[in-house]
Amino acid sequence: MEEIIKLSPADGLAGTVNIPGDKSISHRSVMLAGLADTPVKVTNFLHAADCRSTIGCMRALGVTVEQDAAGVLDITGRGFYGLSEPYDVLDAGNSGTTMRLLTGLLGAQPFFSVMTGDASLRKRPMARVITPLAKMGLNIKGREESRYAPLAITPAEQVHGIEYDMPVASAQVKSAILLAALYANSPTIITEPLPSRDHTERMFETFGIPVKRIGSSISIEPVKKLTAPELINIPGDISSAAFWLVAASIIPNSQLTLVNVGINPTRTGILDVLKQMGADITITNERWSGCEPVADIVVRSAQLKGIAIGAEIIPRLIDEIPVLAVAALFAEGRTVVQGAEELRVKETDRLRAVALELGKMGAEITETPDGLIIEGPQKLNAAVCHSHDDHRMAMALAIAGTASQGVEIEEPDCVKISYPDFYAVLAGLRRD
Ligand SMILES: O=C(O)C1=C[C@@H](OP(=O)(O)O)[C@@H](O)[C@H](O)C1
Ligand SMILES: C=C(OP(=O)(O)O)C(=O)O
Repeated sequence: MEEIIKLSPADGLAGTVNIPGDKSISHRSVMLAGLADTPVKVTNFLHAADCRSTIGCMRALGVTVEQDAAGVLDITGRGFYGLSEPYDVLDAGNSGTTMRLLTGLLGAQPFFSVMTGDASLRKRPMARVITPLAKMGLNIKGREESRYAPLAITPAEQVHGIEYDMPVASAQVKSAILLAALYANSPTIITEPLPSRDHTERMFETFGIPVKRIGSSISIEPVKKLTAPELINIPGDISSAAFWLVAASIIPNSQLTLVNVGINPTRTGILDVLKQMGADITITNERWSGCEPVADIVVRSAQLKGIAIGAEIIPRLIDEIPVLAVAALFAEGRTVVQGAEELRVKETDRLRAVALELGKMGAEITETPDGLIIEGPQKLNAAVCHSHDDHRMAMALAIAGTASQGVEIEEPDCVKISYPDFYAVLAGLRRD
């Protein structure tokens, strides 16, 4: 792909978008199917770099993953106790989800493994998973006093269940603990400060593992085997749909139909916030895809207004803040984002990157320690911006430029991490 991509302003967006498979659920489908002893087919799997990292790691652990011409996966697991010691270092690439979830799974296995990732992932905090997993008896060591990957994992003498109050609302930490807890000798109870995405819990239910939820706590008992479904159909990723929700809202003369969007309530903060900002969003055709709710969404242009986005909703829209910042630039009045300090430890520091890169287009954005303050509406000018090699930054910048005077994005191909066809889809939706 190009070193730089140029996007020009659009007169409106129109059409239908089939939303690609959910990244979080795609990862979990391969991990759990890998522990099953009957084959599982996965449809609408997200064929993007992050999920390929998970496939690569699971293959290295002995799981067979085949893909047909239509992209359907056929996964033949090794059974609950059947994973084998990898011959080489496992590579999680750019994917925090792959590394953190697999840390929990690998720590409970009777073999040695080492996991690394790209330069961005090797800077992301890993103590948040190592600390609770160590309390469970797992042996995981990392670089700089176990703060960062590469991680070296040796077998645990015993895996104990724990009661753990999570200091950060993180589905990755929760899921790492839940995966290890399956192999423990006693139950595990996790309490979350705020509800984070619950795809692991739902996927556990799909594989016959009971999960109890009481208030903000989740408890599970250890198991001896999984009961796999024959088929998992992955819902579309609302975090990918978010770019079209914002784009159609802020570009006048737009109407888009987004087909097959996951509307799990732990992920729909973007819908709540955009509706509160005055977006014209209609949810239709609500249905179930296994244990996950899905719908089609129609979005039309609307004049947005600024709002306050507080800490309690952040986990429900954690990956959508870069594109929400773009929406705020087109909204009338002040938007304040608070309690979003987690954005500083994503693929890049997303609070800094949003202020810096949209700033190159003339946006005035105040970066605070835990959020952003944006007065709108603002006029943006054409500029050359950098993606910071972060897929969500590249896509947010693309929408900002398409909605204003155009943009050139350096290092644009990072969209392959979660939405490989993003630029092609955008080109096909333009009215001009
Ligand atoms: O569990 C998951 O699939 C994810 C959880 C979130 O991260 P945290 O758990 O770090 O909040 C999110 O930002 C990430 O894109 C995917
Ligand atoms: C933060 C993200 O993913 P991960 O943590 O899996 O790298 C993301 O997709 O925005």
